[in-house]
Formats: sequence, C-alpha cells, structure tokens
Amino acid sequence: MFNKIVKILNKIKNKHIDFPNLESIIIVGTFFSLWLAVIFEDVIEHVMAYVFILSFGILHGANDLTLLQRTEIKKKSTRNYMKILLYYVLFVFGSVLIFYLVPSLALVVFVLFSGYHFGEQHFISKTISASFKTNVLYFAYGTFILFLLFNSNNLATSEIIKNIIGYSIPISVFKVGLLLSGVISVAFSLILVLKNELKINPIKELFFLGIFFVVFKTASLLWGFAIYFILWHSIPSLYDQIFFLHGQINKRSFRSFVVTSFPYWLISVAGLLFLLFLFRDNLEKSLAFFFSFLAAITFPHVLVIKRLNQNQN
Ligand SMILES: CC1=C(/C=C/C(C)=C/C=C/C(C)=C/C=O)C(C)(C)CCC1
Repeated sequence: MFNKIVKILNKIKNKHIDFPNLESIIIVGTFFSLWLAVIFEDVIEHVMAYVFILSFGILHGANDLTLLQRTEIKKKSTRNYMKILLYYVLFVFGSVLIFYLVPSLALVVFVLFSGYHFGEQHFISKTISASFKTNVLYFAYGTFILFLLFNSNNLATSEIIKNIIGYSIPISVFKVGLLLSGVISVAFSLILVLKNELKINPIKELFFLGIFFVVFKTASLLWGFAIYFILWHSIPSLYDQIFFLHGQINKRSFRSFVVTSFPYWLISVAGLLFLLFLFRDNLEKSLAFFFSFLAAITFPHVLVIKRLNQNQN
C-alpha cells in the first residue's frame, strides 16, 4: 500500500508517462494526423512530414553514440569515444557509397533492415525471450508494415524507387512482399503465442493494423510514412532509450537526452536540408535523396538498437 502511494506521488512529481498512456496518446495522435491528411493537400502533408521526420525522427537516432558507449563493457574514455565516433562516421559514409555504387542492393538491404527494426520496436516489450523465431517475427512484421504502405501508395513508391535505382520495378513486387510477410507474421506470432514466448492481444494487434491500413490509404506516401515512423516507432523508441540511459522518464531526463543529442541532430539535419535545397526543383529526386540519406543514418542506428536490446536481455 505504502509503495503504491509512493509510486503515485512519484508519478505526479516526475510527470512520469507510463506505457499504456503512451499508447493512448499515440492512437489519438494518429487519428488527429489522419484528420490533417483529410483536410490538407499533398504539399502541406509533405511539409508536415519533413518537419516531423527532421525533428522527432532524426532525434530518435541522434543519441546512438551515447547508447553505444553505454553498451560498451569497456571503461569510458575519450579515446574510446573517438574510436566509436570514427567507426560510426565511416559506417554512414560507407552506406552512402554503397547507395551510390549499387543502389538496388542498398535499397533492398535498407528495406529489410528497416523492417526488422520496426518489428523489433513493436514486439520487443511483448517478447519473453529472444530467439531465432522472434527475429523472424520482427523481420516479417516490420516488412509487412512497409509493404502495406507501399501497396497503398504503389505509384508514388515505385516513382521514388525508380529515382533511386534508375529503373522501374513491377508493382506486383509490393503485393507478393505483402502476402509473404503477412503469412510469415501470422505463422510466427501463432507459434510464439502458443509456446508462451510472446504476450500479445490479437484483437489489439488487428486493430492497430486496421489503423495503419486506413492511415496509409488516406494520407500521401510521405505523410503516411511520417505518421507511422514518428508516432509508432520514434516516440516509443525515444521513450525506451531515455529509460535505458536515465532509468526514468521525466522532464529532466528528456531535457538531458535532447541536450546530448543536439550536436548530432544538428549535423544530420543540416546535411539533409542541404541535399533537399540542392534538389528543391525536383520533388521526386529530392525524395529519393531524402530516403537515401535516411538510409545512411539508419544502418548504424539499427545495429546500435539491436545491441542495446541484447544488452538489456
Ligand atoms: C517509405 C518509402 C521507402 C522506405 C523507407 C524506409 C524503409 C524508411 C526507414 C527508416 C528507418 C528505419 C529509420 C530509422 O529508424 C522507400 C523504399 C525508400 C520508397 C519510398 C517510400
């Protein structure tokens, strides 16, 4: 009883947000964003999407170096930090180079990596223990969400892909991808639930998928992506990262997270804005560059978060 009272007081004092509340906020935010998609035309949706991706989206990956440092068993030292920074920068530039040299391979790897990363974020708190089967589920679920988005906006997606890789791919690729990833997701979630290795509420999961379907069908490609990426991925991920670094979620830990992220955030946003400025006259080309840049900073981020989750297990 006493512990409960202390917990409630602590919540009020720290304005602590617990996960069920965060989920409700995300659902309300999604419907609000959906309403914005109905009243605004594509150009406004694009501006809103860029603002969200550049703020929360980039922010959720801007503390990777600190997270990496924390997960290092070795003692922290300046030299250690410099080494991590050097590897990180090399990794980002290596990704850019691969996008430039073999764009089709880079794009496939990017979509697969992202799928795993989205699925991992969605299911990690509902997974009892990590295994090959949970990895397959993360991968299949995340790619299913991406293929749902691509199918709902197939022409716009294939146009951007054409700008990245230089040739068109058949729209049927999205349908096959959706079907395959959907079947694998259902099969592996069933196996994991039956083995008591996954704690999910199937009705709730289907409800979420229904929301994503309506959002992707109603919003433009970029706004639909931004709604999922920010509300359903970046905000829960920010929450987990702040918790990992500070042990609690309150104004102070959030501020500290923003302060340490700021230099990396600024460098990424300045680089991205510069690219968008260069391609300002050609929306399709600028979107292609935008996604390639996002990919370059995503590759190391996916590995850092994977490591963080392994560390927590
Ligand atoms: C939406 C979209 C694409 C994929 C974007 C992806 C996969 C983004 C992933 C971002 C992540 C995982 C960020 C970091 O956390 C394509 C294929 C470029 C085509 C055009 C539309």
